[in-house]
Amino acid sequence: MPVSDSVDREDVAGDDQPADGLPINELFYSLQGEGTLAGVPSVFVRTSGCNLRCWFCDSYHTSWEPTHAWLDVEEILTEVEQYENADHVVLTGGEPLLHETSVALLEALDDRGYHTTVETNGTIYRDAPIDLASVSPKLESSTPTPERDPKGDGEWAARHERDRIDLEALARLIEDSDFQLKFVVTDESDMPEILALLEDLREVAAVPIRDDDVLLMPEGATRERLEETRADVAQLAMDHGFRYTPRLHVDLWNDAPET
Ligand SMILES: C[S@@+](CC[C@H](N)C(=O)[O-])C[C@H]1O[C@@H](n2cnc3c(N)ncnc32)[C@H](O)[C@@H]1O
Ligand SMILES: Nc1nc2[nH]cc(C(=O)O)c2c(=O)[nH]1
Ligand code: SF4
Ligand SMILES: [Mg+2]
Repeated sequence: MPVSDSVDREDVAGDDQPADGLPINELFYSLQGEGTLAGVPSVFVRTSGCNLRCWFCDSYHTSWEPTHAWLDVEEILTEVEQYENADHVVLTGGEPLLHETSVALLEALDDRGYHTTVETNGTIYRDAPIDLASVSPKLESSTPTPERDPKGDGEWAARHERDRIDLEALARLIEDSDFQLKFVVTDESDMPEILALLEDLREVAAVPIRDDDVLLMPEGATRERLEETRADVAQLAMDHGFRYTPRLHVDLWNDAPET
């Protein structure tokens, strides 16, 4: 659906937010590109707006410069149902759990028998029917320092750094649903933080976290960049006994929108 052809440039926190609406950046049919369900045909519903600002964000128009059309839950369901072969829906963003209406959407999708995956940065917990919580906690290497800021001079760095990890929200998300913990990795300098976070989370969460629930995903929004990161990240997965996840959609379609 060409939502991105008709986007508004309102602020997602603006007053004109419809009660039953979600700011939708794009809605499309593709193959799940990441994680344990990679390769599964899925409808992607991408909300706009994020509470973080990763310097590498591959969805720039949901975070750094959010654009969207407002669709209510019924309109989203109508679009999703047009893809008759899809049994899976991926709710992503931006940060989809910023929006309370995401819960109503997930409930409606669950009622209709869809398998739902939520792609989330793990900083916000909501009580919703989620079949797979695909949680991607953000590491220090994601922080938009002045040198890495794609837009300004590091204005978001302190807020990003303050908010990127919430152990309680992470624990509740993984206790409530099947889950995967999907870390964006560039090189081995990311590993000590991943290991320390896992140790802390294993202490507070009431469910076990197996090593194969932990996924290392190479940083890269383009084929060119993935070429630089993926072999090292694959080796790190082997060294630590974690799972490697490809970015199948980038291999197939590079950085094209609606893929
Ligand atoms: C755009 S985010 C939206 C969901 C949520 N805000 C989050 O970060 O998990 C979707 C997925 O893309 C990942 N991602 C974003 N930019 C990336 C990049 N440059 N390389 C690899 N993964 C990236 C995120 O870590 C997350 O798993
Ligand atoms: N094909 C495809 N698979 C994906 N898995 C997670 C995605 C996301 O942006 O959350 C994504 C995406 O943008 N495209
Ligand atoms: S948390 Fe997700 S959507 Fe937000 S800036 Fe980071 S990668 Fe982008
Ligand atoms: Mg993506």
